[in-house]
Amino acid sequence: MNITPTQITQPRLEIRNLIRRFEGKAVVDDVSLSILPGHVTCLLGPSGCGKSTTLRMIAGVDMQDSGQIYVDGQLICDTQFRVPPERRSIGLMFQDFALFPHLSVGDNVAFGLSGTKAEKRKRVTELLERVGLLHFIDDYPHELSGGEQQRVALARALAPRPRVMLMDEPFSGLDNRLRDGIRDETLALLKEEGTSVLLVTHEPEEAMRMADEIALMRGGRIVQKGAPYNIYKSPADKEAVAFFSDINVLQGNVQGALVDTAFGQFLAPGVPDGGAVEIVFRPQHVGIDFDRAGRGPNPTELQGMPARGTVERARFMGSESLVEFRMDHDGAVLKATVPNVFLPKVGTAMWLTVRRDRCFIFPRKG
Ligand SMILES: Nc1ncnc2c1ncn2[C@@H]1O[C@H](COP(=O)(O)OP(=O)(O)OP(=O)(O)O)[C@@H](O)[C@H]1O
Repeated sequence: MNITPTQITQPRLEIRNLIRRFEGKAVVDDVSLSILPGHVTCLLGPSGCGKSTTLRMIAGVDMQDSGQIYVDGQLICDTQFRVPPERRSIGLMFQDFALFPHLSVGDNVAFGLSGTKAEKRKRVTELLERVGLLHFIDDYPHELSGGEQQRVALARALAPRPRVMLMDEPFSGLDNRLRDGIRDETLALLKEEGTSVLLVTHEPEEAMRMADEIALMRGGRIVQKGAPYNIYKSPADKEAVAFFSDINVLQGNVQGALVDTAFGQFLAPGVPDGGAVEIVFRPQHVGIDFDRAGRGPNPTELQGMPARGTVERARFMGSESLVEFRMDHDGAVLKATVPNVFLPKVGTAMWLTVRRDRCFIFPRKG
């Protein structure tokens, strides 16, 4: 078969300007997204931001107030026209994946399949083999572990070859050790099948691990979209930084495109004089040094000026330690993460520096 450039670049799933209101309030507010064949997009956001509602509209179990949904360029739903859920070629996988308890593993996987008995058997065998569970084909779900049941649910969802797979926190019921392996396996299988995936999660690590693209959602809106690396390295605002890690914030005012802080001056190009800004950085970009008779390390171009604080709390976190400092200059608390075990005594005076190339400067909101 010849594949035209349009087929390669045409999104498999596209949603345009979806709006859903409950009691007059838009909980999904003008959301647009498109996903290419074989790609995974993660809808990432805090609880209640509208992720599941978006998924429910695409699945066809809820109806938008406005906006359109397309699969492979074909309209499947707008406010006048609606393809029923079972004819959308969309597979679903939720945390509560609910296999049918009275059906064998094989019959669970065959459930949504059409065709002859032999054709169904072939597809069920192929998928169960692929997820390493063919030997369970005649067993019942309760005889399987949670992770095994999850893999059966994946095989069942993929059996009818859906063009799009919607996954809502599908791994959150699994314990940590199982989760990573099943996540990677699932991803590999979805890519092999060329299925486009929209995965809902509120866990940034999960999104980073699985997504080709992350859509960061807040208050019903998508606030930023991009490859995981780009979202992490160039976050749109303070909240986007905070979604991926603890943050530190310095407050300041701009004069002549410069902000004065205890760590020296920062450039804030494009912000008018008097504009209030926040300088945001992650604890892993804070350097620490010992106090030498009231003096700290020499300033450098990369680290700027050092500022002094005293240790307020130090906790061992596994591969790193988190130390909190009460700063001398304004009494605020700043956090630093340090590799390995570093647990200085409370009250120890130390000097902090900040990696300037890892700071984000945003106009203060509100
Ligand atoms: N049927 C409904 N009637 C009224 N309000 C609803 C309904 N469904 C969802 N909501 C509200 O819409 C908002 C978004 O809910 P949604 O379940 O989409 O959020 P979410 O981002 O998936 O959250 P979570 O991560 O906790 O599942 C919430 O404030 C929720 O209370």
